[in-house]
Amino acid sequence: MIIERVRKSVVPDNTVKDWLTKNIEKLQNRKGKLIVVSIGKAAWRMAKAAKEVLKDEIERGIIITKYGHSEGNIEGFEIYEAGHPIPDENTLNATKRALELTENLTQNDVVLFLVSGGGSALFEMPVDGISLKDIQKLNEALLKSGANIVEINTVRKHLSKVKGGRFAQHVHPAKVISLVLSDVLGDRLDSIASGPAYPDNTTSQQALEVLERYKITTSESILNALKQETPKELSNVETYIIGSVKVACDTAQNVAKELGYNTLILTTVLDCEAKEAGRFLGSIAKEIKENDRPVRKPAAVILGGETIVRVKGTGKGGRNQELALSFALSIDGLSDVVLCSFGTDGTDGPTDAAGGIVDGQTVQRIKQVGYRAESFLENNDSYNALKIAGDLLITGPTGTNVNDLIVLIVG
Ligand SMILES: Nc1ncnc2c1ncn2[C@@H]1O[C@H](COP(=O)(O)OP(=O)(O)O)[C@@H](O)[C@H]1O
Ligand SMILES: O=C(O)[C@@H](CO)OP(=O)(O)O
Ligand SMILES: [Mg+2]
Repeated sequence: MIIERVRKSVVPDNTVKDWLTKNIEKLQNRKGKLIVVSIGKAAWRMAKAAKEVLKDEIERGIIITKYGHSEGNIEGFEIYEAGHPIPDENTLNATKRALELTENLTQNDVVLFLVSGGGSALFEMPVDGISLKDIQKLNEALLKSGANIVEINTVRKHLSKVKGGRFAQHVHPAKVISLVLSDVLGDRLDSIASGPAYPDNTTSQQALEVLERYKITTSESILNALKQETPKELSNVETYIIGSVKVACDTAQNVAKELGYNTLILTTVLDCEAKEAGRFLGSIAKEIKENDRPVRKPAAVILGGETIVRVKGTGKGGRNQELALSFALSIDGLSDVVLCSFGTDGTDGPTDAAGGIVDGQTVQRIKQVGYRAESFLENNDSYNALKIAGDLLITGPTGTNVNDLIVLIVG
């Protein structure tokens, strides 16, 4: 129930339509062309919603989204699917096309830029001297390093012709109006999809420090490219956040209240290790069960955020699945305790699961078929552990992307 209502509250269909309907004159008052560029996991839904409101006002549009995330033609739009979380050839082709559609514009023209998470991998054009292979290798290393998304995008921004405000420079003197579905904690606009149309709050020096911190070796060409600074201010951009994990948590809380639970939103910026978060939430579940605090039973504790996993094992999984398995281990045997942890974009890690739903019998179900749940966790193999327990949550692409949501229920 919670998942369905949360999805509705942050899907682009509603959020984009609401904003455009309320601000339609901002777009209609322009004298020139209106071009729509939509990037990220939610790009198709955001563009569809914009088309439904703006209709023929739109001169032309382009969508660049993740494989399997587009849902058919949209009149006047070119649709491209490309690699995520690692950019690929299709990323470059689609980005080249987006740059063609938005070059030689005048100050009368407007680019409606629809941004959702996943945009960093999907909208990419490496700076001169850097190959796609260089970028792919660096992304692999960054994603496995345990660096958080702000650190990862600090590096990405300094190696790209479109990130860190450089797309806005390309579009200049036309205006860029960005509608953003935030999937970065604290809604840092220069990090969401690496902020193609937002002044970069990070520096080359910080990018070099990220590589040092996570001991990521790179080539001479990358180190030279990193030294080129990104724009720190832009005169032609307006940026609006139209959805975030805060909205998702508020919605989850409202649904839980309607269902008669005492609720508590613990945080919307959870960012510690997934394994530790799971274990900590195990202690919260026990405290509620035994002592009715920090909230009385029947309790629904809600968290939003994006934990991190330092992948060392050879297993398969994602942040949410790892958190859920770690939680299951810590509450093994407890009755009336359930935790659901999922990526709101519907994909958790390189798997087809959105996350997991576990309870006090999860570990038992794994033991019954002769396995030790702990060994799956040690091998970053949470997907297979939850699959055995029948506790994987599969939603398919949700059409939105506002970080991860965790709901803990203690009956
Ligand atoms: N086997 C694994 N177990 C746990 N987490 C993993 C595993 N493999 C990758 N991850 C984590 O999944 C993250 C990417 O998840 P994904 O859902 O694709 O990202 P996002 O939702 O942020 O786009 C990586 O940063 C990595 O930390
Ligand atoms: O594209 C990106 O830079 C990030 C953050 O917006 O999204 P994701 O973690 O889903 O790749
Ligand atoms: Mg994901």
